[in-house]
Amino acid sequence: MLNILMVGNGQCGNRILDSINRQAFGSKSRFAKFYAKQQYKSNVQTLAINTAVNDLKEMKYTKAKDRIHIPHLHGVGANRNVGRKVFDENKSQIMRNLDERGSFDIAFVITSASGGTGSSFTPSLIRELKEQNDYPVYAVVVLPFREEGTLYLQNAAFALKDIRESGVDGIILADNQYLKQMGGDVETAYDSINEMIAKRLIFLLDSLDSEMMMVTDLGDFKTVMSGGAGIATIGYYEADGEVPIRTAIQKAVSPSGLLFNTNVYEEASRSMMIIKGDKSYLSIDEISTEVEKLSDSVGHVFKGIIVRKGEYPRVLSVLTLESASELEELYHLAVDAINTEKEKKERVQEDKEVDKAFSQIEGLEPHY
Ligand SMILES: Nc1nc2c(ncn2[C@@H]2O[C@H](COP(=O)(O)OP(=O)(O)OP(=O)(O)O)[C@@H](O)[C@H]2O)c(=O)[nH]1
Repeated sequence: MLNILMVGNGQCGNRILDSINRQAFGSKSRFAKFYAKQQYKSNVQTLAINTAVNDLKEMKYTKAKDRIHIPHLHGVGANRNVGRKVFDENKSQIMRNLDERGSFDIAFVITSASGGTGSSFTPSLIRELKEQNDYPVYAVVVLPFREEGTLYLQNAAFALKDIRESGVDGIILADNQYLKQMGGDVETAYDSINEMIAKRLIFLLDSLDSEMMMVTDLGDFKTVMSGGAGIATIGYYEADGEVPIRTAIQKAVSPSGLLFNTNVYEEASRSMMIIKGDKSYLSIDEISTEVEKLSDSVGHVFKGIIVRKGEYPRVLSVLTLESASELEELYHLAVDAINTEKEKKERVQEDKEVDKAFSQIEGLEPHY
């Protein structure tokens, strides 16, 4: 049995963690957490951390003992410098809470790249975890909608760099911009995106702790994640009827299944493919042909097969990337955003028009 730690930082991280707990408790009832037992085979500990108490209160499926409020007004307002300082001031409380939860085999830290709290807590927390423990720590990072503005764009660029330099064992990317095809209003889109991410992570955890027909395990996952440029994403496909396994595998690496925009055949560096379903769907010939196709361009593909009686095929792919053109695009936009913010600040400092207006009443008193 694996001991797994999942931390969700900031609003986005908290909500994805809550979605994981909702799906793991196996009930849509908001009281599920009080009477239902988690369906994890592994020992999974979840912990939500936030500066905004309202974000924590909003969580419906995560136990109160698994939510830590770090008091700081109502969040840090997308300011990563403030976020870093608040983390440092509260580091011992956070690390003590984590220590009390025992030892782990693997940890995931989930956050948006662009807010203030999650994106600044995450690199610092990962650095602490890596210094104090020897288990692998992976970051699950959500990139912003590109139209959300300059502050979010510049945060995303710096946060990703900080996380990469934190000692993290790998970064799994999900991109709001790419996933906004889910449609609907923002809240509905968030819920759908969170559910997609949660479903993939739960499938992954379940597989790492499964008795498979052909085995992939934590060791293989570590090897996949250590490949490429330290950046990965996850693809998934779940059939809702009888679908040939070759189609299911293709869909799990196609744009509709991925969390981040990449051409797997051009950019992926290593892969792990987990295939689940009733024995009758699991044609070894079809699986071998598809996996071979992928390994021809990707290099190494670990494959695991889990037989689940009566279930339609489901396939999960973990892909590490050696290049990511979408990320380069994001950094182009971020550089523009940083320059815009810098110029604006300089203009305000140079432009004394407003000061001149105020200075006209200097030395005067109001008369009534
Ligand atoms: N997928 C997804 N993205 C979200 C969600 N909530 C916020 N975001 C995205 O996260 C970014 C903002 O970061 P938050 O996580 O809200 O910020 P925070 O870490 O709480 O930091 P502060 O609010 O600045 O203290 C934006 O790019 C949002 O689009 C969510 O539930 N799901």
